[in-house]
Amino acid sequence: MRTIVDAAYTGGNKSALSVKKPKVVFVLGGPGSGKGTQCANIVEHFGYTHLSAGDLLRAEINSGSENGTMIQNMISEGVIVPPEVTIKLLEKAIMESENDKFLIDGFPRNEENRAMFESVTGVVPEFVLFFDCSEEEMERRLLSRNQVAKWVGRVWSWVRWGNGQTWFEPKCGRVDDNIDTIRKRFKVFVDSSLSVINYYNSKGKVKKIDAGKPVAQVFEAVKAVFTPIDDKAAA
Ligand SMILES: Nc1ncnc2c1ncn2[C@@H]1O[C@H](COP(=O)(O)OP(=O)(O)OP(=O)(O)O)[C@@H](O)[C@H]1O
Ligand SMILES: Nc1ccn([C@H]2C[C@H](O)[C@@H](COP(=O)(O)O)O2)c(=O)n1
Repeated sequence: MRTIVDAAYTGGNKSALSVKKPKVVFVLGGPGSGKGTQCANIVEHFGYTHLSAGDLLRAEINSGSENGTMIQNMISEGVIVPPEVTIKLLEKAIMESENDKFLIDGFPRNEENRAMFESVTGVVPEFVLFFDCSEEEMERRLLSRNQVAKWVGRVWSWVRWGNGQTWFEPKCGRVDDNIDTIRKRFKVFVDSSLSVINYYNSKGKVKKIDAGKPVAQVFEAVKAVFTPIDDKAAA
């Protein structure tokens, strides 16, 4: 028997999300602006489920799915995966969760993502949390993220550095946290993702956060957005 979850990921005509009607907050911002870090804090304090589009895509690669190689190549180049792939993964994750409120982190990345998500699922976000941060700061954070992951991981192999030389060193962390791909991701953010933020801004749905400050200070600003709509605080 086909369940409602099957319908979500086998692409039935009507998305199962139009029945579940989840509450969705889109979390957007440049690469390394701190979306994942702050989502973890929001989950802990406000009971949302965090769905990172990038993490779902990376899990799809690791699952050995037929789309895995295509996704891997696109992520390594810092470009955006076709929306039907990402939307299917998001639908499945939402349907498999018992929660009804979700932070969708790193999606929609462009107008095509946005328009297809709204038309396929019928879900419109409650609001969009936008982490605003300078490229200099984001670059610093991303380069240091890979350094930490690399030395902690200790899986050694040949790695190609930005200058073309290869070295034997621990290979882990994110394949796209290298300076070449980081710059491409910044360009994709400016060329494609900012228009999504502008779209929701024109609908009065954007809550902009100064994300260049230390983590705790950024979270104070985030709390000020979520506390007034918190179910527990309202009860
Ligand atoms: N406010 C902050 N100040 C300094 N470092 C931070 C701050 N927020 C996050 N970081 C660090 O910066 C790195 C990137 O943060 P995070 O993974 O949360 O960003 P992201 O926006 O989710 O990135 P991506 O878009 O690449 O997934 C991490 O190493 C994290 O620990
Ligand atoms: N909606 C999305 C989200 C992510 N991707 C791809 C392209 C990104 O560079 C990569 C990593 O995402 P992050 O973890 O930094 O949010 O995943 C996409 O194609 N579409």
